[in-house]
Amino acid sequence: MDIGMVGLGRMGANMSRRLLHGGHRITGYDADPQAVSVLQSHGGKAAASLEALVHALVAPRVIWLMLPTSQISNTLSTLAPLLSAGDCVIDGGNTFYQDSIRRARTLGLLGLSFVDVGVSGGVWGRERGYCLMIGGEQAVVQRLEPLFMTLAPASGDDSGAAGAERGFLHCGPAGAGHFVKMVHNGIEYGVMAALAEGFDILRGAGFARRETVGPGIDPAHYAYDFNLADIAEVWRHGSVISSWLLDLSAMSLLLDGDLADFSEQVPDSGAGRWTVRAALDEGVPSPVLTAALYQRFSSRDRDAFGRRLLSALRYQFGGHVAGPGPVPEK
Ligand SMILES: O=C(CO)[C@H](O)[C@H](O)COP(=O)(O)O
Repeated sequence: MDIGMVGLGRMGANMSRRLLHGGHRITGYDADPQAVSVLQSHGGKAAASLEALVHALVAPRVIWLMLPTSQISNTLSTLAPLLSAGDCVIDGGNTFYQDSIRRARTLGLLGLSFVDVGVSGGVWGRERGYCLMIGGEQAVVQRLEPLFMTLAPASGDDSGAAGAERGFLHCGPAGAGHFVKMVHNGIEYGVMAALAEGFDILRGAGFARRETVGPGIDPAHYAYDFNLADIAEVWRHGSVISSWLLDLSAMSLLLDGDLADFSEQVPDSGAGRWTVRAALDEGVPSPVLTAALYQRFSSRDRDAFGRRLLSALRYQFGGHVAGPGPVPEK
C-alpha cells in the first residue's frame, strides 16, 4: 500500500522501515529534515511539508501519524483541509481515547475516516513486530489490513494465523484502540512497579551485613548477597513471571547491577492517569495500577511537602525528630 507517514521519530522511523521491508511504499514527513533523510536512505520518499506529503499521495490516501500527543490537534488542523473525502488518517500515538472519539466525529463530518491504533513494541518493534490495538469503522479497518499484517509480529508467518493471533485486533469503534492501549500501559506501570519492588527487596536482603539491624530482627535473616542479574536470568526460564519486561530487567541488571546511569525520577506520559480515571468512572477498584502511578509521582518528590508535614506532626505531638530538623524542646 501507499502510506504517508508523519513523524519519523523512534517509533515512526522504525515502523516505516518495517513497512518498506514488507513491500509498502512510504512517503514521510518530519519537522526534522535529518529524520526524512534517514527514511530516504532506507528506500522511502521524502516530503518537505504536510502539503507536499498530501500531494505526493493518490486518493484515497492513507496517512499515519506517529507523533507526540501534543502535536496531534495542530497536525490534523493543517491536514484536514488538504485531504479529500474517502481519505483516512491513522493516529498511532498514545492519544487519550476520548480525543480520538471526538476527532473521528469531526473528520467524519468532512467525509474523512479516522482510525486510532495503539502501538506497542517500543524500539524493538522493527525486528519483533508491533502489537496493534485498533479502533474505527469495520470497512476502513479491513481496507488497512495489509498494513497491520506487515507491522504485526507474525508478518511473513504463513501459519494461517489471523487477527489477534498475529498481533493485531480491531477492538471496536472509534477510540477503542486507544482505550485498549491506555489500559495496556496502565498494566505496564503495574508490572514494572512489581518488578522494581521485588528486585529492591532482593537487593536489601543483605542489609544486616552493612548496618545494625533493628530490635527483633536476626542479622542471619538478612545476610544474603544476591546476584540480581542471575536471579532475573533464572526467572526468565520457565518461571510464572517470565515476560518481556523481565527480559528487559535481566538485560539492564546485567549491563550495570547498580543501574547508576538511570534517573530515580520516573516520568509518565498520561496513559497511567487515564487508566485510573477510567477505573474511577467505571467504579472499578484498581489499587495496584493506582499505586504504580502514585509511585511515579513520588519518584519525582511530588509528595515531599506531605512527607515533611508527617515529620512535623510527629515532632509536634511526640517530640520525635527524623533527620535534619528542629530539635525538640525539653
Ligand atoms: O506505549 C508505550 C509502551 O507500550 C510507551 O512507550 C510507554 O508506556 C511509556 O509511557 P510512560 O512515559 O507513561 O511510561
